[in-house]
Order: sequence, then structure tokens, then C-alpha cells
Amino acid sequence: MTAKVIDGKAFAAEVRAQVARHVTRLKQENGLTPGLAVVLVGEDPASEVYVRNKGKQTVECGMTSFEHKLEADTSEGDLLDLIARLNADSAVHGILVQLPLPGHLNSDLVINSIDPAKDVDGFHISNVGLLGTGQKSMVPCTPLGCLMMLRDHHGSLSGLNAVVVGRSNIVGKPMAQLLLGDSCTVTIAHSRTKDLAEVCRRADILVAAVGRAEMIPGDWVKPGATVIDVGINRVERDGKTRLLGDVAYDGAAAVAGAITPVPGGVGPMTIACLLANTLTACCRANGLPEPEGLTA
Ligand SMILES: Nc1nc2c(c(=O)[nH]1)N[C@@H](CN(C=O)c1ccc(C(=O)N[C@@H](CCC(=O)O)C(=O)O)cc1)CN2
Repeated sequence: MTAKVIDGKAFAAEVRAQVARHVTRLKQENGLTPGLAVVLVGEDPASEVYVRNKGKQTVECGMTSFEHKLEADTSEGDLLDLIARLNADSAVHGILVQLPLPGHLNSDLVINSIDPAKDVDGFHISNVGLLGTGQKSMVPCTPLGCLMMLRDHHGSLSGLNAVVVGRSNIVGKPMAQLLLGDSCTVTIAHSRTKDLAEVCRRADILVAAVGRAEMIPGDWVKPGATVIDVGINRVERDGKTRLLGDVAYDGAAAVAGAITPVPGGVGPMTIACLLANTLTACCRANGLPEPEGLTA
């Protein structure tokens, strides 16, 4: 079998086009322009690229982008003051603090200072609790993107065996909650899981989010399974830097029914879902119906 390649780049472009159409309507019919504030502390090169892309794509969708770039030695107090101002600003519907933060800043404290209604990353403890109890919340962007691709490929996910390899707060845990919400039978596995290969081989849906290049070989994949690779690992090979997923792509693609590539799979969906969440936050803040198909 050769797997169908799930093209995250093309899917993300469709999501952004949908967001842009909703934004045009919001402006025309309600005089509203969704606004997204992105806060970057320090000069991590990868974070700078992600923040630049977020700003660019926000504007391309017709929304307002507010970029706040702070020095690496910014104090926690100054960062919390900025977030308080953004919480109070009615032109700002979404707030995101780019991670990772420099080591002297307490990420949990900073994230939990964001108004949960504006927490478009879905990382605030209130949103985590709402998602965990099946209530309306802001949903973390990367797992939301994975869910959209899975729903598009399968239609219904009901009754499927889903294995999520990885237990991070940002991807693994919310991914498992979302799959449970769509009536999958969900296993959360991780690097210390006993007989991990056997656990993976039972998966109709295998989501890899461990952060280790090519940790999952092709013979851990059930024939016909759908493989969603969340890993983005920069690896030096033959004197070149290569971007590798958590799944050994060629081996997995030979047995899977469908697979996301790295790059061009889950990654582009992360920013597209951030824009979708910003639109959703704006609609909720103004008592308007939420855009269909862009939330969990
Ligand atoms: N506050 C947040 N911080 C971080 C998040 C997040 O969702 N919220 N996620 C990641 C970084 N990230 C967005 O912020 C992100 C990562 C990767 C991509 C992407 O499109 N990747 C491309 C490859 C790009 C490359 O060459 O590096 C792909 O997979 O095709 C977009 C966004 C951590 N921080």
C-alpha cells in the first residue's frame, strides 16, 4: 500500500480562505474587524519566523495584527502589565504569547494572566478544564488542525482506535481530549510506555507528538492506518539541516492508508487554526454565531 498524502499546506490555505470570507462578512454586516495580538519575548530565531508568519497571515485574512516584541530580559511584571492592557483593549480579540519563553519567566503564570475568552492558543487553565469536560472552549491550534484533517479524511471518527504518542499539555493531552470528543477509543502513550510498538500497531489513527526524529518506524504502523505526524525536528544529515517528523516517513507511507508529511503537514495548520480561533473569539465576544467547521 502507498499512503495518501494529506496535504496540510493546501488544507491550511483553504481554512485561511474560509476565515477571510467570514472576516469580510463581519466587516460588512457588523462593522467588526477581528484583531490578534502576538507577544514575542527574546530573539529565538524559529519563534521570530513563526511570529512573522502569524502577523503576515493575519493581515492577509483581513484581520488586524498587533505585534509586541520585547527584550529577552523583560521582567515578568512588565510582561503581565502588557497582557493586562491587551485584555482590556476591545480591538484585540485574540492574545498569544509565543513559546518557549526565556527561562526567567513563569510560562504558566503568564498564560493564565490572559483573559480566557482571548486565549486563542487554548492554553489557559480555564480552557484546558472546559475542553477536558466537553464544554465550549478555545481549542489549542495544533490539535485542532489535526482534528480537522482527520475529520476531512475519515468523515466520522466514531469507534476508531486512536493512539496519541506524546503527553504534552500543548499537543498530546488536548489531542486525546478532542479524539475522545469525536468518540474514538483513545490511548495516550509516551516514550516510557511498555510495548509501545504493539500499542501503536493497534491504532487506526496514530498521532505522533513525541519530539524525537523518526522514533516511530514503519513496522509500528497498522496497515491502512492514518498517521498524523506532529514532530518538527531539525537534524543535521550529510552536512545539511533536514526537517524530520517523529515518524520514519518512507517506511510508514508504505503501509499507512494516509499520512501527513513533514514539512507541509500539521505545521501549516497550526497558524491557520490560530486565525480561525481569533475569528471565533471575535464572534463570541460580540454575541454572533460561530463560524461552522472552524471549531471543534
Ligand atoms: N504560543 C505558541 N507557541 C508555540 C506554538 C503554538 O501553537 N503557540 N507552536 C509551536 C510553533 N508554531 C507556532 O507558534 C509553529 C510551528 C511550526 C509551523 C510550521 O508551519 N512548520 C512548517 C515547517 C517550518 C520550518 O521550516 O520550520 C511545517 O511543518 O511545514 C507553524 C507554527 C511552538 N510554539
